[in-house]
Amino acid sequence: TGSTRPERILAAVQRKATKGDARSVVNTIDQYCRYQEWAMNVGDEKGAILDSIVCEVKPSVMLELGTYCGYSTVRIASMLPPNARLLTLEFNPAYAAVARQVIAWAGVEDKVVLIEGPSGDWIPKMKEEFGVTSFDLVFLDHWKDRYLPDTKLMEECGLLRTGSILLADNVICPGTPEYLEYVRGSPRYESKYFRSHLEYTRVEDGLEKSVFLG
Ligand SMILES: O=C(NCc1cccc(CNc2ccc3[nH]ncc3c2)c1)c1cc(-c2ccc(F)cc2)cc(O)c1O
Ligand SMILES: [Mg+2]
Repeated sequence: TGSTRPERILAAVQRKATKGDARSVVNTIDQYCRYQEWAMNVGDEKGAILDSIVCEVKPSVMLELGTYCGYSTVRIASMLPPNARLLTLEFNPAYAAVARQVIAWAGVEDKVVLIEGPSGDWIPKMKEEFGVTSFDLVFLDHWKDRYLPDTKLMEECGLLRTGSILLADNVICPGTPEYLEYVRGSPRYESKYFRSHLEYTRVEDGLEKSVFLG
């Protein structure tokens, strides 16, 4: 029973990244996934766009759907002020187990709440379980066919306020056609596409930033 890809990523972080240094964790994962084995992190190119939007929005309460190994979790948390909170949702227990250790190695665990389970179950419980009023920024990076139903669910649960921002990964590759059609066609959203590339490749991909207008 060999190791899994997330476990090999964690091993690289624990071997090469400086404990407590979030940027070195991010750089180590990018190096490993560019030169050793590809993995579905948002990556350095799209990550720079993510950074600029987190910096612009300065969210107090943020939600990430799809933690995976915690690469974007660490990237985002390293940009947040001390009192801000990043809630991140991961369905796959093996991914969550690796992510917890990557988040701890980076020293950002105080800003992060990692929740295990499916988005459909947890989104309706966010207010009562985590005292969330609404999200300032949501990063969607989980199953691509869940982007649209979960966006509608967040609307219905009153988790989006005027000005809340949705930032969606992979809107070209693997693609999220129904979600794109919805946010681009709805009068309740102001949408903008940030062209980039699929992590660690020359394949086109991009992020869609959508402002909820209420
Ligand atoms: O599919 C993707 N990511 C999502 C994903 C995928 C698998 C498992 C999980 C399990 N985590 C999970 C599930 C359901 C959940 N509900 N709530 C939380 C939650 C969490 C999540 C993806 C694929 C590619 C890609 C692959 C191949 C290729 F050729 C090109 C591109 C690139 C990406 O950047 C991607 O993000
Ligand atoms: Mg992605």
